[in-house]
Amino acid sequence: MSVEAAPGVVEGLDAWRSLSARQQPAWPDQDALAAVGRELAALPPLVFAGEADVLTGRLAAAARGEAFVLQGGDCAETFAEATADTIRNKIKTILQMAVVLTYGASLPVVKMGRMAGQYAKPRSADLEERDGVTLPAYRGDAINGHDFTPDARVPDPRRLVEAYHRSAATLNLIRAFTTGGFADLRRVHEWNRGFTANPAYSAYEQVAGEIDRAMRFMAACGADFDSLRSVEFFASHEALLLDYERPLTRIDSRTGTPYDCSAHFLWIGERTRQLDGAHVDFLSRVRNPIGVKLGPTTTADDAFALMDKLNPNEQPGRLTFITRMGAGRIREALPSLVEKVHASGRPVTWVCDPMHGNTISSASGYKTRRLTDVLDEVRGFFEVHRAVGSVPGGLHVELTGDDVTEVLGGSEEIDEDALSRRYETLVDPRLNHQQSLEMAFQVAEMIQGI
Ligand SMILES: O=C[C@H](O)[C@H](O)COP(=O)(O)O
Ligand SMILES: C=C(OP(=O)(O)O)C(=O)O
Repeated sequence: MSVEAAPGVVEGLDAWRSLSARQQPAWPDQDALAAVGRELAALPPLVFAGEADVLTGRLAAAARGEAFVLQGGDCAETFAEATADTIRNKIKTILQMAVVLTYGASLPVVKMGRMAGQYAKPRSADLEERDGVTLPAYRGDAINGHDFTPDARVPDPRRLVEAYHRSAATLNLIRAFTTGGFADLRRVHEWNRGFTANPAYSAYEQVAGEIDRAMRFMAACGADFDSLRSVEFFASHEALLLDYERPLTRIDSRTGTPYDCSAHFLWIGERTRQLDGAHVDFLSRVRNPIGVKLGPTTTADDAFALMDKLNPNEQPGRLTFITRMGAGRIREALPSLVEKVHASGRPVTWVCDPMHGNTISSASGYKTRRLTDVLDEVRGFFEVHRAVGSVPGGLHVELTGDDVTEVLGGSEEIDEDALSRRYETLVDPRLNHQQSLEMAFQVAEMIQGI
C-alpha cells in the first residue's frame, strides 16, 4: 500500500475540487486546512484495500439474497464518547442483533458499524439560534464543538486530525473485540437469553428458544464453536468531508487504483448526492464499495444516473442503495424505483434505513422517532421487495449500546415524558440497546414471513 497522498497520481481524483460540494464547513483558514490535508496524507491508512474488496464481495452476496447486511451505530460519533465502554456496548448490540438476524434470515449477516469515522453531519440549517444569539450549527466533532459558544462553533481543521486518531483507536478496539474472543457465538447467545429473560421482552422468548435449540443441535453435531469466536466487522461512515476523505485516499499497491482508506464502506448522503456534485464525482473514482441514500423524491432516472456514474462497469457489490423513505411513504415511493432497477438487471444491493424518513418533534421539542414507525418502514421495505421479486438486502440503523431515551416506544414504553431522562445524542435520536434488540427480533420474524 503506498502511503503518499497520491496527488495527481490518478487522473481526476481532484476533479471534485472544481465542483459544487454541498454541506461543507466554512473553514476560516484555508492555509491551516491545507496543512492538515498534508498531515493526514502522511498518516497510515486506516483500512487495507483488500478488506474493502472482501466487503464488496459480501455486499454482492447480499444483493443476490445470500447474505443480509446490518449497518448500525451512532448518528454522530463524538470524541468524548470514543471510550472503551461505549465502543464495547455498540459492538455488543450489533453482535446480538446479528445473531438474531442470522437465525431469522438463515443467512450470514454482514456486520458494519457506523463507527470509526462518523464524525461529520449534514445539517438542515447553517445557523442555530438560541435566545436571540445566532451561531454556526454544530456539524459534528470533526468540524466544530457542540457547546453553544462562538469559539466552539468555529470550524477548526485540527479536528480532522483528531477525528483520524479517534477513528484509529476505535478501529483498533473493534478489531480486538471482534477477533479476540469477545464475539464468541455462545457468549453472544447468552446475552440474548438474558435479554429475553426480562418479562418486558418475553414476546421474543420463542425465537430465542429456537436459536437455543439450533445451538444445541450444532453442538450435538460436533460444530467447531472455536472457529466462531471471531467475526468480520467493517467500518463505514458518510463521506461528507472531502478534505478528510481525499488525503486518506491511497493508491493500492496491488492494483494501482485508488481506495478511500478512511473506512471500508463510504456512503453519500441524501443531501449531497447531486449528479454533477463533488461527492458523487469523488466517490466515483475510488474502488471501495459505496452507498447512496435515497429519499422519497428519488426517481428511477436519478437511480439510473447514479448507477451510470458510480458503477458503470456493473460490478456486483460496488453500489448499495440505502432507501430512507419514511413509513408513511415507502409503500408508494419505493415500488416504481425498485421495479425499474430490478427490471434492468443491473446490480444493486438494497438496504433499508428506517430512521431518517421518520424523524418528528415531540411536544416538548425533542427531535425523536417512534419505534412503531421505524418498524413499519422495515415492514414496508420487505413488502415492496417481495412484491417486485427483488432482494431486501439489509438494514441501516442509528443505534447505541447504551440505555438512552431518544426514540419513543418499545416494550419499556419510552413516552414523551421519559425522553428527557437520558437524551444524549447531539444530532439525531438513536435506538437504545433494548430497542435495537427488539428490532432485531421483529425483523427476524419479518424475514421469516411470520
Ligand atoms: O442525520 C441526518 C441529518 O444530519 C440530520 O437529520 C439533520 O438534522 P437537522 O435537521 O437537525 O439539521
Ligand atoms: C444524514 C444521514 O442520512 P441522510 O443522508 O439519509 O439524511 C445519516 O445517515 O447520518
